[in-house]
Amino acid sequence: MGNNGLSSSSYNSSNMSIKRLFKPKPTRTILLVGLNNSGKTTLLCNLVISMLDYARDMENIDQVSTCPTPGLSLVEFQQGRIKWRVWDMSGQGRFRNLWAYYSGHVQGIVFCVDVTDGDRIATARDELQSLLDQPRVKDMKIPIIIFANKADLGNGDLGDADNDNNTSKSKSLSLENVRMALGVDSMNQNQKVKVMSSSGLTGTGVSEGFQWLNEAIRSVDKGEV
Ligand SMILES: Nc1nc2c(ncn2[C@@H]2O[C@H](COP(=O)(O)OP(=O)(O)OP(=O)(O)O)[C@@H](O)[C@H]2O)c(=O)[nH]1
Ligand SMILES: [Mg+2]
Repeated sequence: MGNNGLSSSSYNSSNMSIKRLFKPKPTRTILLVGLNNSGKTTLLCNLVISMLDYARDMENIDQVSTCPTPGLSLVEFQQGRIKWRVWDMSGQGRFRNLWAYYSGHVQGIVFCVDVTDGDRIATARDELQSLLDQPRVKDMKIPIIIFANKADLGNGDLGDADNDNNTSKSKSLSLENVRMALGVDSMNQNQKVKVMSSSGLTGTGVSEGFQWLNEAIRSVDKGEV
């Protein structure tokens, strides 16, 4: 017991909560990229909406409707103690050269692939590879989460097996197809890369993917990678 009447354990725990109160909130600056129409803006909007208190209680929230992102947009939001700053980039060909520039200013990358767009998976691989070849992305071991997105339309991991009206289902890529087509297994072993199924429309997998990215960034910051 100290002379102020506090036991050392209660003093320590209140001291720790005060420290925590004044600890700066970690900011995560992220690059959100992927070919046009892969669902980047949809997944980001739905992630932000899902965190709003009033939205959690609503059973039927209207579907997010997006239009192609003109160039880029910055979305900032708070999730627990983490402040996210997400650069939502256009995936249209004429804007993709912006990705390399912005990759020089972020701590993590979200790369979105449309599993129903097998025809452009080779283009997605080339764009991912040019991003990985950026010196800062390589040297700083910037972690990357790859969303195999629109999995609600897929025949694999999150697909709706009863939805026979879905013509894109038969052509869609499984998680393993996406891994192989993007050459994930031959990527730099020192860099944290994860491929996850997601549906930006329903929100499945998205929050988990951002949590993984947060942990991966923390490991890089601590020099554990
Ligand atoms: N079924 C399904 N449709 C999706 C999903 N995500 C996005 N979409 C649809 O795909 C279309 C394109 O979505 P966007 O989010 O605008 O795509 P984007 O990647 O931001 O496109 P750009 O801004 O042009 O690069 C929209 O019609 C969305 O409703 C998903 O997870 N499932
Ligand atoms: Mg967009």
